[in-house]
Amino acid sequence: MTSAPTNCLDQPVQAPLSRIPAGIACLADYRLRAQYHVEAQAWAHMESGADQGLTLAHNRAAFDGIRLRPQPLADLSQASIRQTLLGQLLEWPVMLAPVAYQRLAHPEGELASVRAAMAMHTGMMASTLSSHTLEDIAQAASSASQELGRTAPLWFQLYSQPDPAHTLELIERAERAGYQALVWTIDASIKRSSYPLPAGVEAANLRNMPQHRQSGDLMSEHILFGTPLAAQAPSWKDLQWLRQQTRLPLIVKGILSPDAARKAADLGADAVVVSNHGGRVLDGAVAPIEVLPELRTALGPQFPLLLDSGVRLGTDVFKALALGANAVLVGRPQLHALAVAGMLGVAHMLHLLRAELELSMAQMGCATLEQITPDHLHLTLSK
Ligand SMILES: Cc1cc2nc3c(=O)[nH]c(=O)nc-3n(C[C@H](O)[C@H](O)[C@H](O)COP(=O)(O)O)c2cc1C
Repeated sequence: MTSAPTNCLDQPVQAPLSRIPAGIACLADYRLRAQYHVEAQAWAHMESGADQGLTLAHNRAAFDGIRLRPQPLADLSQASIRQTLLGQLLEWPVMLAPVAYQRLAHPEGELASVRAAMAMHTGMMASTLSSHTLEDIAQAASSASQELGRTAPLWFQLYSQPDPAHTLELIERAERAGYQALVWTIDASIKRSSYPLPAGVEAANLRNMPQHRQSGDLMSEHILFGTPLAAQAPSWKDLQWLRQQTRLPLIVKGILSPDAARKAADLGADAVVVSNHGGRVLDGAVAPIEVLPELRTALGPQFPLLLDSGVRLGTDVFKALALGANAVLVGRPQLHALAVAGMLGVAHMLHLLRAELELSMAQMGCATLEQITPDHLHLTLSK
């Protein structure tokens, strides 16, 4: 007899709800609730940071160290948080970050997330490592858009494959399926291997595409250096190559230094995501929010800059915009909400975040995104 899967509290995993539960008032509430709905190992995989979790914690501390200076009595009668980014309409400055294997959180996985994203006018980046195919995700987005009369940008997050022909195949599939931009993630091609996926969860886009894995063999000649994983890891040459392969806007995700940001722009990137991958790859890495001002200065006022890692509150979104981001992404919160209540949960999570953002803008006296400036902040970031 196989025993029922247990959650991180050593209780049987609870089935997802088909309604929004009472008592959820913010994203942190979804996280608390989600623990009951996710199998223990999957939960550890989602929540973990690299090594000691220093960067994971620092991502939050860096946001919390910034204080706001409210500005009373602004005229909010024409207030709006819309913008055009890379020629695409963003109804509000938040997108769903690419998050792999969403079936770990809910049987409908990415299909539920993308429906929620369309319902809430929120852009979404579908991961190369999604547990539904990129075609099925695009189809779910398009049906939801037609049904609801609402739409939002749908972008494809690309991981370079060991064989460039397979990378090209992914790009062509994404273009055919109607994705409107490519997000090339550069910070996670070399990281500790993740945990073995449970039955029924796979990288649906990569069927028949071989992957390099780091060897755990103590006696092998090479650990990382000297292995195919290191030899074939993406480099700046791949950015030049990618630029020639697609006409879609090309966004580089996982940049934390002004030099790298400038280089990406020089080689043809249309936008950059300032990110440390939610603290999952290099422990000790800086928090994106603390380096954002340097990157904005390096790239100039017009270059599209997005940010993620640690965004949990409307005021975090505000702080990121004040320091130079055009928009932000949320990663783990979509898994939390998905685990609790599937599509409804993700839609509700986005609604809560948007409400918090609008409230904070009202308090801060900003009726438009352009009015949000560093003058609204009191910086006390710890050194
Ligand atoms: C479980 C998990 C899976 C992820 N998978 C991907 C991925 O496939 N591709 C990618 O570019 N980033 C991936 N990320 C990183 C997110 O896109 C994003 O950078 C990060 O989650 C932001 O931090 P946050 O979780 O604090 O919001 C993943 C993050 C998590 C937590």
